Amino acid sequence: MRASWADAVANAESSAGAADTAPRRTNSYVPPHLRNRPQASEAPVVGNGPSAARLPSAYPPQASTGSRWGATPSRDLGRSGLDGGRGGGGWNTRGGGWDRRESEVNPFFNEEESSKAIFDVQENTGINFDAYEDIPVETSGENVPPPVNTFAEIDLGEGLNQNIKRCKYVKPTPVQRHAIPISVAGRDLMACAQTGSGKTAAFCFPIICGIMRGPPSQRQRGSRTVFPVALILSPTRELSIQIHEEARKFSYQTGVRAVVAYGGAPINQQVLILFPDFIHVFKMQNFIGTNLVMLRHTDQLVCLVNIDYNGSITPILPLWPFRTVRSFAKGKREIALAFIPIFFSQIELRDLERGVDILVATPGRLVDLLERAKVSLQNIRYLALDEADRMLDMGFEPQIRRIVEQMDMPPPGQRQTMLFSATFPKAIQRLASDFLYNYIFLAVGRVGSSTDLIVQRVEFVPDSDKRSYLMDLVHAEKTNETHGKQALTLVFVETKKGADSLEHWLCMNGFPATTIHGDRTQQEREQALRSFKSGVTPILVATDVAARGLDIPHVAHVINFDLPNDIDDYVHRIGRTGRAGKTGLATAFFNESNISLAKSLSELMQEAKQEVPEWLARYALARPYGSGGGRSRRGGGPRFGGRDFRRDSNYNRGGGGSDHGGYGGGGAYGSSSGQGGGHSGAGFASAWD
Ligand SMILES: Nc1ncnc2c1ncn2[C@@H]1O[C@H](COP(=O)(O)OP(=O)(O)OP(=O)(O)O)[C@@H](O)[C@H]1O
Repeated sequence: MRASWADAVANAESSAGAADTAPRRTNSYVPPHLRNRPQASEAPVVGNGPSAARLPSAYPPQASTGSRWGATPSRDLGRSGLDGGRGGGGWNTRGGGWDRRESEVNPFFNEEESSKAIFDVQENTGINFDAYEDIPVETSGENVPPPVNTFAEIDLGEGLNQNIKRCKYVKPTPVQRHAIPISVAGRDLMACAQTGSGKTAAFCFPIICGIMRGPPSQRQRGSRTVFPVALILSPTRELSIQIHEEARKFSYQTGVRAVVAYGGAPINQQVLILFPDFIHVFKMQNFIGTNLVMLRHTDQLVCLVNIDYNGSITPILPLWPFRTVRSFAKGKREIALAFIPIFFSQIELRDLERGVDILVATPGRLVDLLERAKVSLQNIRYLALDEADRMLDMGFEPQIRRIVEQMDMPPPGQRQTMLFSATFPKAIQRLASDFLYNYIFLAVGRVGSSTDLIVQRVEFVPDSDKRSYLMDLVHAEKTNETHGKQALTLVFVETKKGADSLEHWLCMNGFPATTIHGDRTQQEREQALRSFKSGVTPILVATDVAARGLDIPHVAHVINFDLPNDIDDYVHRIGRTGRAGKTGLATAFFNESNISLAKSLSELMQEAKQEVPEWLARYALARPYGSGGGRSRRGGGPRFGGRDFRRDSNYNRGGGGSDHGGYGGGGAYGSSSGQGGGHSGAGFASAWD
């Protein structure tokens, strides 16, 4: 018997019986601005209760008519169910409503479960706000909207406010206090704020709120192209996945739908990811030249299936009895899903075709989707670049320009653009200004380092001694426990080969370690991250692919086994610890090969009130700035993270300006406690003016 993906789920649903007691709803499209309307005929479902959490399936049965995006006119016209046609019925009672059968998976559920299991006690994810009291803030640009002290001061909408509570965010972090009102007011923004300070929410909240308030998404009937309203770009797959997970939490039951698209390995190497935490343990293996696929669960063969490229499957040899699968899959719906292999790219496309308001993507993958006309950017109202300086440096700039300037995205002024990073070199600011319209520059001090949240140590270690030094550190870390689990250590190395070799050596010496770098398959990368996060392998050896953005709780120690060439990369790497107001430790192994970094590293440490070893200070004096790029692209001088390049005299004279001499120099800081957003008239006034 040949079973389609949709059939298999539908069958499973019917066999699940009482598991889904929710009434069937009509399959009508509901535009975001109307998705919060309560349904007259149904009582609202409480979203964060345990029953609500277990109810949903993210892979609803698909109607045989195919895509909701216009394959069948009647579906596209499903909004007749909104106003007249169905007399108030047909609405998703939860305020969501992309698809009547799309019961939204509770994004808070797995996290709570797994975090309890791993760390026994649910940690308070809240930020230690004491650490942020006197944080310096600079804003510049015209008519800067004032900052807020609470989320309640901004009308973010009921659904989003609920989710903020579910996230246990009691009050906004400094970057959120300033950035959210600016973005909600519709202004373009370039924001520079320290690592781990909540930038993701700072750009997600205004986007979600804007979509909820805004006009309904435009769709073109008969086309499988999707038209997201917001695009969030980030440099790595892992970061895109993380941002998507955050966006899903923030938009839960708001009716705003976020989808992630990121590049992957060749099709026969790709992981079968159906749901986070249910299926990720499965591996697919193609027999070359056939459509036969083995499903594996932790190296045990589960079943053999035939799969065609439409996603239809024929189970050939179920090797595990149903009951066994059931016991690990924890629930009836998951069992069904466990037997539904779909190639990753197809999952992604199907997910897209079910509709998307917010598309989170890596640039390469997006270019691919644009070229294949799977996605159109013509309806984009919000563009956010996370790690924007990285996105605009030499590696990514051509792709970003292609996406933003050469496709069908509305130009600056007709869309809202938000750029965020912990570092913003002036050269990159200059490039970035091409994408912005009359923007506000916001710089929030680098709390993580300047308030000693991250203790920074630098050791002089010749290459030949690095391993034995590392051994000492990881030995010491073994006794450092959080809720009975060993604290996590992240070790940065320069090369992929070096990462593999160090991981192997650590394991051989009795230290469970894993590795993440660009030569690993996507499946291996994600598995490595999971294994690290869960504490199964409390040491992660990584290249710079893990340097930016990743928010991994309980990382107690970041070790720069090999220092990066650029001080900004160092800032991002050490920022994997000491996040959200928690403390952390960063140790760097320095030797002659890092001399070009001496000056900027010692300045950074001084600025963060860290103890600078005498030998490092001497190197710094001897080599003001090395030729090898150690010199920060931000320029010299002790000051926090960034400064608006428009404030340079060269900019106003129309000159190119210098990349150097940037963040040093004068100016008193505004203070977050002092309503530091300068309200100025014309020109680039700021809290410093
Ligand atoms: N208002 C808030 N209250 C409590 N916790 C918060 C708040 N905002 C964000 N957080 C938490 O702070 C942590 C860091 O946030 P996030 O990952 O957005 O930092 P970031 O500034 O983007 O860091 P990076 O520069 O490394 O990318 C996350 O775990 C997030 O859930």
